[in-house]
Amino acid sequence: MGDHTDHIASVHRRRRLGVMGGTFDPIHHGHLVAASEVASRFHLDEVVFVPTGQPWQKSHRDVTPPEDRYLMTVIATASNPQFSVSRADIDRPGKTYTTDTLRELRQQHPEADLFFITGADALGQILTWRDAGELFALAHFIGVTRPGHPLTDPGLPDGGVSLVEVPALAISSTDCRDRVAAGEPVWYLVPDGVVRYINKRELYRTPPVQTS
Ligand SMILES: Nc1ncnc2c1ncn2[C@@H]1O[C@H](COP(=O)(O)OP(=O)(O)OP(=O)(O)O)[C@@H](O)[C@H]1O
Ligand SMILES: O=C(O)c1ccc[n+]([C@@H]2O[C@H](COP(=O)([O-])O)[C@@H](O)[C@H]2O)c1
Repeated sequence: MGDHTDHIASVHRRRRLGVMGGTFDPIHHGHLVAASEVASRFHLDEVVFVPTGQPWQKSHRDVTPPEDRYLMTVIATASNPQFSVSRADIDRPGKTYTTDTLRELRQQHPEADLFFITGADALGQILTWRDAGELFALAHFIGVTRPGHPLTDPGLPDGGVSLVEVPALAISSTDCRDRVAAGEPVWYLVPDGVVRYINKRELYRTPPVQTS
């Protein structure tokens, strides 16, 4: 009887799919810890990492080609059976908008509820995203703590966002890029395979070019 009811429950339970969007230039352990912690706390079946195609709010600097950021994300997540990587944003032409990302993922996974994971800094900017009012019908948002950034609800619809404390890692992609440009190590800030990929492709060797 127990087996039967368990079976019915598992048939009817909707899948819980985490979505970790980011430019991942490069992906680092702050991203991975945030995704892992949220997966555990929210009983997610899977977390899909979605590297941005054209992150329009980062257009003040040269972003590394999408294919390099995608491959680093694959390398970083490959050993975790709960993690996967989507090409949705890098294969969609034009600027990357999360409403498009979430609509595409909902089409691909009609059986799943989506949980979009953002750090405190990104959450603080969310009302500047395109069609921000539509985001909260597409996914539940989970804001995670990040050293140096206060985690607050920026006035989102009731029940639209959960705030979660995750282990604090004061790592940023900007700092990783600056360290490589200065000849300093990024071992243990990013996964070993990502260090090797950065070296192989000679990424981040020159100081970043800022455009206005
Ligand atoms: N150390 C961290 N702890 C928690 N969340 C993080 C951390 N680093 C990044 N995030 C979150 O991961 C998502 C993707 O971040 P992103 O790829 O822009 O990395 P970043 O380190 O902020 O990059 P950059 O320094 O280039 O702006 C965002 O929601 C961001 O807030
Ligand atoms: O939809 C938007 O307008 C929008 C604006 C800025 C950022 N985002 C998304 O927020 C996530 C984190 O972005 P970033 O720029 O901090 O790497 C990533 O999935 C982006 O596509 C989305």
